[in-house]
Amino acid sequence: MITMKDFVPEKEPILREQARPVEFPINEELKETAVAMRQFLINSQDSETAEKYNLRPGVGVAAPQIGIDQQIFAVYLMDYDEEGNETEPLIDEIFVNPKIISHAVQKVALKEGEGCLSVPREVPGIVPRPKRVTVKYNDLEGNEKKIRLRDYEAVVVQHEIDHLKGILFYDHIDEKTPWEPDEDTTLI
Ligand SMILES: O=C(O)C[C@@H](Cc1ccccc1)[C@H](O)SCc1ccccc1
Ligand code: NI
Repeated sequence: MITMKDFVPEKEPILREQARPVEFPINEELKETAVAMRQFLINSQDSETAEKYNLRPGVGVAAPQIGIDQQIFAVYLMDYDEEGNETEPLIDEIFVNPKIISHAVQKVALKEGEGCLSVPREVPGIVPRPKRVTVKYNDLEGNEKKIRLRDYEAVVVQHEIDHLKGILFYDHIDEKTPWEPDEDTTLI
């Protein structure tokens, strides 16, 4: 199972490189790793398992974060009801060779800023990102998929796509005015 020791250090070069496209048919080992990445996210969101294995909670994980130079990431984002009980996943997907094919001009940013499983510290500031994105990708079987996302779901997927391009969330923070949204950015 994947635990925090599988995450490469923040300064590891792979986190600053463009990941390589996945070739189809995907080899079995990479497929198993992708499934293990998804399981890591599920484990990290289960308080007992997370505590037992000292996992930091995550809703997304990209292959370069665990030292694998391939364009693949998993997102497991659960929806909750008013009582805070899990209902069903908003996104439960493994994205292979993802590409943003269109995006809105308007931007959103999480008002509390972002974190990252590869960055074991707080980095203050908002991370403006397009409010809506359309992403084309393959699933593990090689099927072409297209998904339209907005707001928080768009933020998560863009954060992961950044990892495949060697970009970390704090690259987007304006160090002069870290908490000041531009006129085209809405805080969410
Ligand atoms: O490091 C990663 O790629 C996983 C990040 C993705 C992420 C960061 C900021 C905003 C949205 C997604 C982790 O999920 S950050 C920790 C976290 C955990 C639960 C909910 C939200 C963020
Ligand atoms: Ni991250």
